[in-house]
Amino acid sequence: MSEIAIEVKDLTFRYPDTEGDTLKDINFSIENGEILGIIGPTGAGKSTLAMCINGLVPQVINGEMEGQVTVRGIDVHESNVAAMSEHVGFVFQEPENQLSQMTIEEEIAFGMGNLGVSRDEMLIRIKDALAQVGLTGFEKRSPLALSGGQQQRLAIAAVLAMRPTIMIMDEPTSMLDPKGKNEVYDVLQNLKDYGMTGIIIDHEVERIAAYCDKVLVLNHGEIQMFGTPEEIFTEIEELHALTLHAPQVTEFLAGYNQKFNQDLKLATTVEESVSIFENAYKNR
Ligand SMILES: Nc1ncnc2c1ncn2[C@@H]1O[C@H](COP(=O)(O)OP(=O)(O)OP(=O)(O)O)[C@@H](O)[C@H]1O
Repeated sequence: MSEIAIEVKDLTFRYPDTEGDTLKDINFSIENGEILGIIGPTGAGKSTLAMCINGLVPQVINGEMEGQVTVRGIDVHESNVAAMSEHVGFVFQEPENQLSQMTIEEEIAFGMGNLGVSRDEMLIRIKDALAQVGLTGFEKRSPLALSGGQQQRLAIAAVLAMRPTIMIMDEPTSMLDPKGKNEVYDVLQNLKDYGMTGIIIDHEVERIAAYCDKVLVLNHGEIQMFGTPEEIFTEIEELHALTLHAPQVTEFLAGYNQKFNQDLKLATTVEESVSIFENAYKNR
């Protein structure tokens, strides 16, 4: 049986001096090796929820918290953020803000320095991390001489070198062009293939549908929906009521069914939709 990687129980959180709770009675869990996508309107509390999982909230960013967050059996709030960084890596929206060193290898070594990793071990981890994000051979380059997608991959490599078992990415592709977005999602797929557990916050529902095992929909600090991409993205009316939408291909199939009084299965990826059309029409 798979083990639980992250368990959130009865989590409620309020920032100081704000009216009402930012997160309200949040309960969910994900298993080792699963990738969870979190979607929701602006201000829903997605980043706050992500930061509760590595302890940044409420240990560094203060507020009143109730409930429990457990990461691989560790109660996050009985640990501290530095200790949690060995378990949970965090990648933010803007790659440039996460990079501070002169060369790519120094950038990757920087986080490991804080963990007391030996020099020999650092060299091994730098090599591995660069290979995992497809940046082998770039060791001596300046991080500033990389494209946005490459910078974000470097930020991911720097986190990977700390060997966390869980990776959280908060809108890692929102500043990137389509090529850069694909590069980051390819790295996510690679991490998934290595059995890593991940959480990604993103508005890119096509990619969330294609790469995630589970999807959590947050609205006004509450979980509105939680399930597989297929379970979530076929609930089109519910998504629209939350000002969200399904992948375009799913929206198309729903519109097609309605207009032509059909009941084709609502697929969430292009590949699956093509085979649904193929099967539906090959004998006509
Ligand atoms: N440090 C803070 N102090 C007070 N309120 C905050 C703080 N950080 C966020 N908030 C508020 O908490 C709510 C949730 O913010 P959060 O950034 O978690 O939402 P989000 O879903 O990630 O939004 P977005 O998609 O815009 O990034 C918002 O109303 C925001 O203004």
